Amino acid sequence: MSDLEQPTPDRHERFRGDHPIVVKGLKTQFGEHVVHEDLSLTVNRGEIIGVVGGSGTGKSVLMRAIIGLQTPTEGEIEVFGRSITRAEPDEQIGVRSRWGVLFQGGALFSTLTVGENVEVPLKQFYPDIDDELRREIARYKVILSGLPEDAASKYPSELSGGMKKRAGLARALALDPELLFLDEPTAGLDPIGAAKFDQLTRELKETLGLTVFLITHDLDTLYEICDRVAVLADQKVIAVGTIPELLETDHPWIDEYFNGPRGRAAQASKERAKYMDKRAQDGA
Ligand SMILES: Nc1ncnc2c1ncn2[C@@H]1O[C@H](COP(=O)(O)OP(=O)(O)OP(=O)(O)O)[C@@H](O)[C@H]1O
Repeated sequence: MSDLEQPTPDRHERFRGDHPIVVKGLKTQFGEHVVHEDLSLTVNRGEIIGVVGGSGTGKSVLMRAIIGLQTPTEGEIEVFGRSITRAEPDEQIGVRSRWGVLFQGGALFSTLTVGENVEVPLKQFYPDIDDELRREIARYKVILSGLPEDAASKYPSELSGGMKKRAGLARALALDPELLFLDEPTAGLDPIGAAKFDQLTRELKETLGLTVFLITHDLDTLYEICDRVAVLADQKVIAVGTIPELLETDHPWIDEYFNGPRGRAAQASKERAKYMDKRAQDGA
């Protein structure tokens, strides 16, 4: 077989199926503490799915299970149509290069500059790229994440909270992922910074054709950018759908969450923004 006829390695394929993430009958536990029991969730390609639930309901653990960092006790997880739970180490590497993760707090290496942080996954998955090209790709990802170009040479300690999140995002985008995991990306940001980060997430999703798994407590984020929302409670995903669909369920947690004072404020703000957009379009 000539070089040209070699099959394309996994990491270069793009997923064409409808559901890049499928979780079925998941059980996770730490000792006696069962976090998830018979949890199922299907994520649609190209959507931003918001994952909500009270503190400690297992949102981050679910994300860690999907990306292979937490071994389930029972159940099956498929990403891009392949089992994560039963994948051989070689297969896992191929799949891992196709997602990017922004962990809570950014998880940047403090002794590396922002640019060097972005270079880490590039070095890991593409060790043969020469230094100059790798630096160039990292610089591009820094700009793509809305940071000024000179941020690439700064250390995380020199950045504001919002800039750190963007630096973490730049690293998550390093490998041109198809799937982006964001764990509470707007936590700790002021409302303007949070709104800008939301807008950036939406723009990146549209321009790069991403599917986004977004854990959040931020009701504005849910209203502004999520296509669907999955609600974790009672060790399961108790409901998944658009916000209007969720409002039709009669689960007390969902009702309190979306119809409580903060939920109503977020909804009112969304409606106000829509009204102002319409006025602007009508030339009022
Ligand atoms: N490595 C671990 N060892 C033991 N228990 C853990 C571990 N990681 C998570 N847990 C427990 O699992 C439960 C779910 O944790 P998780 O971090 O997923 O919650 P969460 O829904 O993301 O919460 P929050 O909204 O507060 O971030 C918690 O009770 C937590 O203490």
